[in-house]
Amino acid sequence: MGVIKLKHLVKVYNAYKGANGVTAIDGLNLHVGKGEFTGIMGPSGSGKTTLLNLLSGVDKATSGEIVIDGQDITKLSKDQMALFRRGRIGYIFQDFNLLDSLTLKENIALPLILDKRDPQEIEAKLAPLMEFLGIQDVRDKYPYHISGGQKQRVAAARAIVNEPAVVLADEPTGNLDSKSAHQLMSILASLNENMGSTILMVTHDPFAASFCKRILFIKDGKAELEIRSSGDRKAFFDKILEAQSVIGGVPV
Ligand SMILES: Nc1ncnc2c1ncn2[C@@H]1O[C@H](COP(=O)(O)OP(=O)(O)OP(=O)(O)O)[C@@H](O)[C@H]1O
Repeated sequence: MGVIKLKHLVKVYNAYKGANGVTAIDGLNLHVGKGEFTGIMGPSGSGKTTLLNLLSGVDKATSGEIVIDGQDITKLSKDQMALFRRGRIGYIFQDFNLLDSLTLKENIALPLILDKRDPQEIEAKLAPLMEFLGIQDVRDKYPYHISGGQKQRVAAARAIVNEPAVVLADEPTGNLDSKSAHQLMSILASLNENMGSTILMVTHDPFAASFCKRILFIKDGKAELEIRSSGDRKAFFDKILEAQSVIGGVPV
């Protein structure tokens, strides 16, 4: 079964009272299966942010279906969507979005604390995850004590701690140096490979994208081209650059 299914998704901004709006997503169809690691790329203004906002229910689609984990989220009320988001979707943002007043451990545990899970169960979940992500030693520090790379690993842990149906990552390497970007992408690839996490990542960065198993390029809100990795990351990187030169995906 698909974890994400988009059926003829359309988003038009400011289309009211007969005025012609801006069509940001234009009849997009997409199927993301369980355990896939999919990248979304495309030129500036192609609709990537809009797509993430629709998937996370931050914004409403004009028409079409967005089915996540069997639920058409376009049919949910605001409150239902908030609950669904908390339980079924994990996020990794470009600017980390950690809470400065909480320790790193508390930041990671937040989704479980909000769910009123048993403290022992929380500890049992957190320990192996922090070990896996190499952040066990900094668990009692606060976000302002650690590097950007460590912050993003904490954010990755928070995104997957309650085993969401899908992790949405929005330019996760955008604020990282190249070494931290490499570490983070290796971790995301490993979460995908070893823990079966389904990841959908928007990125401008061909290096980050080369860790995905497939990339969908969008342009003017439409699916333009899809490429798949053979498993050879360097060859996929070259393929991505080639696709970008055809489509024009270089950031402006
Ligand atoms: N709130 C809004 N109101 C009106 N038009 C919008 C709004 N948000 C985005 N748009 C328009 O929708 C189109 C898609 O924008 P979007 O931000 O989704 O592109 P993007 O691919 O994320 O771009 P970038 O790579 O620069 O972040 C653009 O033409 C943009 O100007």
